[in-house]
Amino acid sequence: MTTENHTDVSGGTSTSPSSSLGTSDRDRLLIFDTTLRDGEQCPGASMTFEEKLQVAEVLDDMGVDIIEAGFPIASQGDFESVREIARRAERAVIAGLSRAQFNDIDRCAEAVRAARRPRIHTFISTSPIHMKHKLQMEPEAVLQAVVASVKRARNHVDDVEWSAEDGTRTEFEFLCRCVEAAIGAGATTINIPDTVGYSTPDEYKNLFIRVREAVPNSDKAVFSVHCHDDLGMAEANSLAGVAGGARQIECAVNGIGERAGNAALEEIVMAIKTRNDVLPYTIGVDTTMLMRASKLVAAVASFPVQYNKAIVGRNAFAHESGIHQDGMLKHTQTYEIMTPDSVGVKSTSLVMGKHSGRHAFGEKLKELGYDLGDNAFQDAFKRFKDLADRKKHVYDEDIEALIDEEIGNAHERIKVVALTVVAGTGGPQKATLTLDIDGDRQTREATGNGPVDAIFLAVQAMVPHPAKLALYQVHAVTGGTDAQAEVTVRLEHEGKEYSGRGADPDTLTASARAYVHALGKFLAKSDRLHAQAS
Ligand SMILES: CC(=O)SCCNC(=O)CCNC(=O)[C@H](O)C(C)(C)COP(=O)(O)OP(=O)(O)OC[C@H]1O[C@@H](n2cnc3c(N)ncnc32)[C@H](O)[C@@H]1OP(=O)(O)O
Ligand SMILES: CC(C)C(=O)C(=O)O
Ligand SMILES: [Mg+2]
Repeated sequence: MTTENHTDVSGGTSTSPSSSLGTSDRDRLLIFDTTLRDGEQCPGASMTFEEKLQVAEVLDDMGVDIIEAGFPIASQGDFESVREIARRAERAVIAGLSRAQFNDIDRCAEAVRAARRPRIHTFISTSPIHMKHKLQMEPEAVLQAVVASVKRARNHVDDVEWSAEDGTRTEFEFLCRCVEAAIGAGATTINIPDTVGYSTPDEYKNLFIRVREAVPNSDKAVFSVHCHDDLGMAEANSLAGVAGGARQIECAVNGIGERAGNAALEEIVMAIKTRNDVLPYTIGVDTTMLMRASKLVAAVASFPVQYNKAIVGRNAFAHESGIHQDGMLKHTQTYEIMTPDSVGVKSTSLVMGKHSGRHAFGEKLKELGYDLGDNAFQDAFKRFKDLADRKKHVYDEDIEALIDEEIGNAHERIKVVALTVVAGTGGPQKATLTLDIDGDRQTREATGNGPVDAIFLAVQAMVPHPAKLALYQVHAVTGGTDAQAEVTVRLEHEGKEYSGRGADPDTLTASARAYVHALGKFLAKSDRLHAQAS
């Protein structure tokens, strides 16, 4: 069986990425995705057979070089999903994981056999702590297992990856002996994982440089990084390993994986794309599919993406602070180093909130179709800020409600100035209301059958009128307990209806505004009729 060779296995000798600017085959990095294997190992992220096929299809379309589809010995389900992914994959190498045991390796071979480009990935721990306590094997026995397992795998396929589990905590001499033995036995890829996320970038980079220099046959294999994020350095360590000569990066979509996770595929890929000046490598991944892959993995693994996650987090292309929004409106590169469409996000979003300024607010009004004069704009902006101080999320609908009310109020004869309500189970409910009626301020107190009744009676006391309440309706403009309430009041008199609206996070204030809004319309109509009659 032969396997296409997609990279020069020499992996380059440069220890400084910027010293080999320009791209060549040597600089081609292989992206090895382990979402379906290491990713699935994180608690709660198990995926069904169908879900795994969906994820694999997206990864294959996206141009990932190697898909580690699972651990076939783990279960019948894992075996079947690896086998089906192997059958369906059009471009990617399909790898399965196996311990250094013949039955694992044979099962893995059976699962990946149908792939156009199959790979067996076999591993064993090489660190003193793992060998002594976990494997309970002497180092020499581990070394023999390395040779035997790689040879067994090579009997099945030409493409064999060997990993030194807990490689970064392995004694250097022993690591080199294992690597040399694995390559001698036929391994074509050598992975030195930072299994417990313990390494630092300089240390990891130097490890690759030193191993590649010390191992005589190191030029016969591609070296690979596999980093965990226990100290939050998985991506930095991966790129450092590449600077040390590794040419395959193992990573997972959304960074899922054991404990704190693996290096995030989207972060690695976008770092290389965005900082190609200092990371001069080529990759085959279509970055515009990153968001799609992220959403799919988050959904099927039931593993939500944190809001501030790089590249695919909800806030990665969102700006709320006024100074940033102003900068973004003037030139997007002031605060964005990548375009949203380069990762498959539709557009940047300017989120309206208490940190927003006039530039962004004006832009939002334009987008919503409003064209306010200067004074009205300043009033609206002030009310928006007041609202944003009281409300966590200010949605477009909130702004629309606020402006519509502002426009409505410009023609109002009666305005709500202040309202205090005493409500609760004790009763009677009492409202103290101050209204501005044609420029004259009046205050009344009223008790009623409930706080809304008390408010309406207080209005009635200040502005006696014959209209009857025909409708009182409340709805939340948006979700959450701090949502704005939008109240509609309809008054009826002699077959004619007068409706008013009020919006406020306080339902009772919104109710008072809605009532006087409707009443104002009724009074305006009555005045007009009166004037016509006399
Ligand atoms: C760093 C990593 O991500 S490694 C991959 C981790 N992933 C997983 O473990 C997920 C899938 N695992 C499984 O389904 C199961 O653990 C299986 C099927 C692999 C093994 O199950 P069991 O036979 O019941 O063994 P169990 O999981 O309890 O213990 C692991 C055994 O494998 C041995 N082992 C661990 N790694 C290796 C290895 N690379 N090569 C050989 N043996 C190994 C352990 O020493 C232990 O052996 P023991 O039973 O003689 O003490
Ligand atoms: C199996 C190996 C590659 C692994 O996942 C690790 O060491 O973290
Ligand atoms: Mg791992």
